[in-house]
Amino acid sequence: MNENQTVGIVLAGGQSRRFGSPKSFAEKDGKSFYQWSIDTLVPVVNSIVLITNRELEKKFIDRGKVAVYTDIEQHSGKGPLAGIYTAMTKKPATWYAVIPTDVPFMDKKVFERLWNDRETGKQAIIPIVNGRLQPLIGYYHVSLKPIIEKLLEADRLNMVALLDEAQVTYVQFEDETPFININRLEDYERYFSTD
Ligand SMILES: Nc1nc2c(ncn2[C@@H]2O[C@H](COP(=O)(O)OP(=O)(O)OP(=O)(O)O)[C@@H](O)[C@H]2O)c(=O)[nH]1
Repeated sequence: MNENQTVGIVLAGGQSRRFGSPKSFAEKDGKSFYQWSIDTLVPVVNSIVLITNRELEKKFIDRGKVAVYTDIEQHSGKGPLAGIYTAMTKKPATWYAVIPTDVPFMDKKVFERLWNDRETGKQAIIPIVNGRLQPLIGYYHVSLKPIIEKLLEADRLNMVALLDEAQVTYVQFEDETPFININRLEDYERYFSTD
């Protein structure tokens, strides 16, 4: 067990139903969204894992030093909680910095601020952006692993269910830009249209 290590978790196992094709591979400035997420985490973590599904696994070719895993069989397809649980199982650490692959404007400064604002005894550090909770971005402590396991087994898959059971530091942000979330093709066209 690496006691003081922070592992970055890139959540990349979604279905992208609203986007219509795997959005991890959409591009901003010629670089894929998942690579933007990796690059955001590099300065703030000790190592990075990318957690995906079996259909997409082979497509993550530019892995660099990033280890790629698929959601553990028992909980595959159960959403972000399954991804976080898988990372905690595959890569022991103290803290996990979580990022999805659909926030191409995310800035490492968000993670730096979250980390600087952490409070003793808390198990998660999560942003609230103009009143909106952003639970897919933030830090989760390894002590949450048994709670996540319990939620997965009960099929309680909402991230808020986890935060309800955790000791959380919430950090307020006003600038929404880093948190812009690309869910639909229309979102992509709005920010990246060339005409
Ligand atoms: N490892 C893993 N990641 C997931 C899973 N579901 C969603 N994610 C990731 O979590 C982030 C947010 O996903 P969403 O946009 O809520 O879901 P999605 O399935 O990608 O998209 P929709 O099908 O349109 O809801 C993305 O980076 C997804 O790749 C999952 O079951 N396992």
